[in-house]
Amino acid sequence: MVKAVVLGAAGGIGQPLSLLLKTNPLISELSLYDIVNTPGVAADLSHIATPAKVQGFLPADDGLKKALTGADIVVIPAGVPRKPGMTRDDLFKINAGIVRDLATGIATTAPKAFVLVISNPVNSTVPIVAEVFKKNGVFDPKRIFGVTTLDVVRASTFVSEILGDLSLAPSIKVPVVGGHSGVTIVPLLSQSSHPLPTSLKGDALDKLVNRIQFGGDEVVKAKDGAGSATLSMAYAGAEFAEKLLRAAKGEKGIVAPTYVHLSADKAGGDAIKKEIGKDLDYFSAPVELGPEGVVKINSLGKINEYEQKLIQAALPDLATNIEKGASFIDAPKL
Ligand SMILES: NC(=O)C1=CN([C@@H]2O[C@H](COP(=O)(O)OP(=O)(O)OC[C@H]3O[C@@H](n4cnc5c(N)ncnc54)[C@H](O)[C@@H]3O)[C@@H](O)[C@H]2O)C=CC1
Ligand SMILES: O=C([O-])CC(=O)C(=O)O
Repeated sequence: MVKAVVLGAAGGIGQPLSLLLKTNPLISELSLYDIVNTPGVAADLSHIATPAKVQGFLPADDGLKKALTGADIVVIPAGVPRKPGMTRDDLFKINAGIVRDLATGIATTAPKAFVLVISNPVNSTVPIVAEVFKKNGVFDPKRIFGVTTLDVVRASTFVSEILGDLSLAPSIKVPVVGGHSGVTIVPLLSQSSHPLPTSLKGDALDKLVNRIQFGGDEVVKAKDGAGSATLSMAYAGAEFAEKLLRAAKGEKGIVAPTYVHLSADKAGGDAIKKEIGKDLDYFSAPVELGPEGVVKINSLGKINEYEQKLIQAALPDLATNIEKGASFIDAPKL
């Protein structure tokens, strides 16, 4: 029996993500929480002929607590999205408080659940969740994940386009590490499962890297004020949740890049700090998943000089974003 909860379930990401989770046979119960519209979304999804029992909750009548009771996995896409001209960091003002309050609900009602943070800015909202958990004495870094899967999905797609064959997209694996905004998104294209043409260098390589780093902006611009990526994010979020649930059931060898507290695996985390040359608390790295969440934080692998420069360029923003999130919650230092 697996209970999944979506916080922000009536939104642009929340609805298609809830749909995909409803179709996941690993999930037996699905609770939808939002400040609006969840009764309708839940009633609609509940007619789909798959095993998960669906219920919708609103803030009234202790809805958050009811939604979270017994949760095994909680996905958080609650919060405002970008409009053209905004950075993800511009969302901090509104989303930090939303994520803090939802994290408080999880820490007090379902402290053992896996927490998957989608709300932006992910580089800062994950530290907010972690600090709330520390404050409540229930912090387990193995169970808190920043969802960076959309960057991985985009890298697969854009590389398949360069290779001229979109049918390859599902099998193309490119590790994307660092964080989830602009230059903190670092694709390690030299490790692509499908090598890029050797002719792809200079401006053409820069352009591909830039497209992966700023893929979110492409969607924000195209939606022209109506928000940011929702459908591709729902796909990515459901994919990461599925990996975690399969690993939780005991399937071995499942590895996915995700933004975690580097103490989740001390040895692996320390090795990452050495590889990047900086003592950061959080970094998105390839993580091996298991029944308790993080099993192992893998090395970044063989990185070329070009990628080492990308990593170095990511570090200042990442450090600032982490500090901004962590200091938003006044937690005792562990
Ligand atoms: N990690 C990633 O790769 C990505 C993250 N995002 C982020 O996901 C977030 C959501 O994006 P959209 O779904 O497009 O926005 P949206 O505005 O369509 O939906 C957000 C939902 O959150 C709900 N909400 C607001 N405050 C809440 C609270 N206190 N409790 C519960 N629900 C609450 C709203 O009612 C709304 O239904 C944004 O912060 C966006 O930047 C978006 C795309 C990719
Ligand atoms: O760009 C945004 O604001 C939403 C997002 O995180 C993405 O699409 O990667």
